[in-house]
Amino acid sequence: MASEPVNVHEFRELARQVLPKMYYDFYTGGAEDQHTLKQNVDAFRRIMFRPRVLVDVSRVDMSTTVLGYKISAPIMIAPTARHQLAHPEGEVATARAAAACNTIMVLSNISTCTVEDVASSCNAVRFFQLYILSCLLGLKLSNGTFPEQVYKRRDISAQIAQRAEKSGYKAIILTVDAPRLGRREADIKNRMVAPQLKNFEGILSTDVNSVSVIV
Ligand SMILES: Cc1cc2nc3c(=O)[nH]c(=O)nc-3n(C[C@H](O)[C@H](O)[C@H](O)COP(=O)(O)O)c2cc1C
Repeated sequence: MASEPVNVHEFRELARQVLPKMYYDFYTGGAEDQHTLKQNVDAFRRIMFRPRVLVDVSRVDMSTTVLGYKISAPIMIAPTARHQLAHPEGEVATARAAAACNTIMVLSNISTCTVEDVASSCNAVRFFQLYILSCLLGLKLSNGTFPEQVYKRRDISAQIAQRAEKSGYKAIILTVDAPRLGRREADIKNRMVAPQLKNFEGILSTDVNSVSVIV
């Protein structure tokens, strides 16, 4: 792309050009026939801004508060997995970007950088997303038990949540929407290989069955 990207579609095209196909497909794809993905995009298209004319716009302040924390606009960074597939600095860089924009990043449970590394990269307000019913299918506990049993290991969830609290994350975003993974056809075709999930080092092994180690 010759010029600087100016909108999300152009960033997507840039990503397509520079990322390995496997990782581009991971970020951009949905499950099965991708109906939900399309519906989500359509839902955003239906949102219109009501124009207000003849009002003073010499100073525009879009700031708001979330759980008492001030952010520059009602836009935050949602939790998304595995940023190091896109760039070696991974979630550390995302956290710095959030801080520069005066907004809050929600760090994914299954980040490629650790909870602690992201915390020490900047002193902005951060939240932490926790899958209580772990959808980390494809993972195997280091003691050899199988992934479907991971959700029963409340001690693992507690351990990660405590680390987030100790590292200064201000809220836990509890997600319960993914007790099982969607069937992501592009990832299956690409035989998706993902790096280790560092938050789980010493607790879980992510070496197994890379095709299904996806969220
Ligand atoms: C590549 C990718 C990875 C994601 N990883 C996570 C995750 O680790 N944890 C989570 O709670 N949500 C995850 N999500 C869901 C997003 O947080 C968000 O809910 C979803 O993208 C819908 O929001 P949108 O319509 O603004 O895209 C992921 C989404 C994408 C596209």
